[in-house]
Amino acid sequence: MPNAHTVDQVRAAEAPLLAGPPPGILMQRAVSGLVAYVARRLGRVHGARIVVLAGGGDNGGDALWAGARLAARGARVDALAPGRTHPEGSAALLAAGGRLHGPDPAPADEVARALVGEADLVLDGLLGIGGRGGLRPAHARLAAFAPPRRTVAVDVPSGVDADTGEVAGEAVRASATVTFGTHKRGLWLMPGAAHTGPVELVDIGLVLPEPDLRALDDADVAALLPVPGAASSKYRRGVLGLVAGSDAYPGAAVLAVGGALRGGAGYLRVITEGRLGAAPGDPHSRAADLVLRAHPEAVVTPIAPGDGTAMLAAGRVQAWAIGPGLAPGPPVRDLLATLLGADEPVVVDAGALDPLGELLGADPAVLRGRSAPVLVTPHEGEFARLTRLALGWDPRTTDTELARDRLGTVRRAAAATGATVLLKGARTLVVDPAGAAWANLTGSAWLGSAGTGDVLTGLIGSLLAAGVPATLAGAVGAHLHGRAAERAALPLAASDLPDLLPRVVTELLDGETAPKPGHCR
Ligand SMILES: NC(=O)C1=CN([C@@H]2O[C@H](COP(=O)(O)OP(=O)(O)OC[C@H]3O[C@@H](n4cnc5c(N)ncnc54)[C@H](O)[C@@H]3O)[C@@H](O)[C@H]2O)[C@@H](O)CC1
Ligand SMILES: [K+]
Repeated sequence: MPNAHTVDQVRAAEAPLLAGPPPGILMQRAVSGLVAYVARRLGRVHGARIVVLAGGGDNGGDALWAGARLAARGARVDALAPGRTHPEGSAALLAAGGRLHGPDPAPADEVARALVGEADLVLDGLLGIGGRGGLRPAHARLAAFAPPRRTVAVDVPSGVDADTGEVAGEAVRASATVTFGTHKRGLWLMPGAAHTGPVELVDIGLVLPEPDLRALDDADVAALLPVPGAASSKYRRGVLGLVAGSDAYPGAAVLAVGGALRGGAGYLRVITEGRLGAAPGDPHSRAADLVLRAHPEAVVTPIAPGDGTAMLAAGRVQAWAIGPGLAPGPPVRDLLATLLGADEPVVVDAGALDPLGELLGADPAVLRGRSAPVLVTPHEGEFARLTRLALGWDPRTTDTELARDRLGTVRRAAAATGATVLLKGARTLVVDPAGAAWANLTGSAWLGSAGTGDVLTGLIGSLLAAGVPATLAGAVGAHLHGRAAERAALPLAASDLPDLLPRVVTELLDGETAPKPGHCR
């Protein structure tokens, strides 16, 4: 399971190793990992051209030492320094035949541009976990020269806050990041996560505490997937009640059902909103018609808007999901209030998010009395509205807060509402009210299109109904959803995702660490 730690946790774990002999052992371990990565990536070190961007701290030391080892293997290495440099690192580089440009005089723009232009690889060692605030001008000037496709960030892309992922001003964009000891939180958090490229972890022997942020890998997800056993039946596998789709937005219900059918629940009750005054079982709900045409295995009950009694009369369920294809308003608020009054886990999305915000605004303790969790799945815009309605946050500053400290902001929202918050976006975050947090490392930017969230809601609801705990259901759902997107033909459409999920699940279950389908658990 990949883990991420705070800078303070990393510093504390380094301290005992820095205190003992031999001196510099941690840096030499880090450098060995970095050089191994560079050699693997270049294929041939001899004759390669490397530029090192060397800040004044140990991050610059790592990059200079790596430059020295690469120079000793026949690479041509030029270091560009915006200020003083790590003494031993720069001495090692010079001794190995590398060259140092700056700090006095500062390397001229033409020199820097020419060296970087010819470089096979640029090592960004301007700043690591010691960086504070936006890059100073001399550092920012060099960072701007780093070519994203040929730059490898050492530990952290310079200009990205290692703790929060904040990017204040200029920051290096890397094609890969080689990080030491553990993932730093900021590598997984937007906007910094967009600067890292794939992250390679080098073990330097740190003994680390409980992580502050976790992620699931394929093996973790395979182990968490609900898999039917010999004694399973459709009811025992879990029943999901999915409240989705209206005459105005029938398609969202089809997408959510598509996701729900792939999440592991054995039985799916779909409740769609029909026309005002429609009787239970009214065959003229557009959403019901569309769902049944696309997914005959769903059992669909059309209800009149806001008719909670008819919704519950659809039958017993182990979990609810509500919101896709519903227009926010008093009828949806009534349905949601009915669900919150019952004690099954609930996923709240799309058209049910504003109503939840209103219910929380009227009674901040509305979720506290429940023993079953509530999971909300907003994107950024919905998050700003939800926190305005529920907590009185100023929506004009929510974007800024998310960019400054995404994890901290979501943690505050989860703690204050009592809901588990899944904030969608590049690097979806799932945070429970006690602060336990998961970052999703799968997916692609192609997921940013209408309807993909509806598939996710159905999928997560189905995992919940099948017995996966809420926070993990969110994290597993986001992982599967992202993997499906990675396999999609481009450009991706939301309705492609349900058909891609079986391949993803089959691959995961075929993995060595995963139980086989049908295996009794
Ligand atoms: N502590 C250790 O033993 C190890 C540290 N390692 C490396 O050391 C790094 C941390 O080293 P440091 O603590 O020296 O910190 P950094 O090298 O990240 O940065 C410290 C230097 O940057 C300057 N600085 C801070 N903010 C700045 C800004 N916004 N603009 C420009 N300059 C700024 C500081 O004045 C200081 O000179 C890690 O990221 C990692 O790369 C690795 O070698 C592994 C072992
Ligand atoms: K760096």
